[in-house]
Amino acid sequence: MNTASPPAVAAEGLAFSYASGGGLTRADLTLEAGAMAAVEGPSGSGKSTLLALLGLILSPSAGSLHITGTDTGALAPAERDLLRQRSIGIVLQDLGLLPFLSAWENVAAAFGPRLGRHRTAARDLLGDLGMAQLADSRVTELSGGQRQRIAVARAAVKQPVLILADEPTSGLDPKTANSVMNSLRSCAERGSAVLIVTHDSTVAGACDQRYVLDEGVLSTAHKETARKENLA
Ligand SMILES: Nc1ncnc2c1ncn2[C@@H]1O[C@H](COP(=O)(O)OP(=O)(O)OP(=O)(O)O)[C@@H](O)[C@H]1O
Repeated sequence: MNTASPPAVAAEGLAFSYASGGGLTRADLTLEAGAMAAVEGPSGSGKSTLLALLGLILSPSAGSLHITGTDTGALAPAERDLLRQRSIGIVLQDLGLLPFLSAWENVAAAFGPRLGRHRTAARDLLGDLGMAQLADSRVTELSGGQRQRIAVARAAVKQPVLILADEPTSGLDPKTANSVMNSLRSCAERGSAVLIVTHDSTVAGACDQRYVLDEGVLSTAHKETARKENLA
């Protein structure tokens, strides 16, 4: 009997075509719980499309996507929405934090409008991620790096199966970028699979798995290439 748990994410031959013809040609990807993976690739190679497919925002035109063993292609739209809400946390490039709320309220907002009910979960997570002192600050009082880490906490607070982060360190200095990566690593250690889209080879080098997207085709970055890049 096979008692191994299914991977957090298993995509096979995942593809999507926009009416214009662009999109994603093929992605094969397996992420176990607790793994951190990076996807690098030039502009227009399909990174946002891949994130939208893995985030159950777009439905693939071909291929399959399983989230902890659930075949997402077999779900009704309402079931997909529920799976997305329960299982996926997204850190968007523009963060989408609510400026009139405090840091903990932004994190609690991941659960819905009744922020007070999730005060403890939000404050505990900020503590676990080393941000207890920021919990009551308004978002407008925080630095770019601090806001980025609050956005990571908001994506992680429901302990999702998968966290998708779109360029989470862009525009940050190396030290601040490192603190954002540490927050994402903590989320992985709490059991989420984390997938990061990045243009930064240092960020990609800090991940356990490294993929490259080129003209819509996802492939594993060879260790030797990655090593040379990190030495350059
Ligand atoms: N909404 C859309 N309608 C039509 N074509 C699109 C749409 N979004 C993306 N594309 C096309 O699909 C391809 C992949 O785009 P995508 O945005 O996924 O790439 P990307 O790697 O995220 O790019 P960038 O790094 O510039 O954000 C491109 O050829 C793009 O022009």
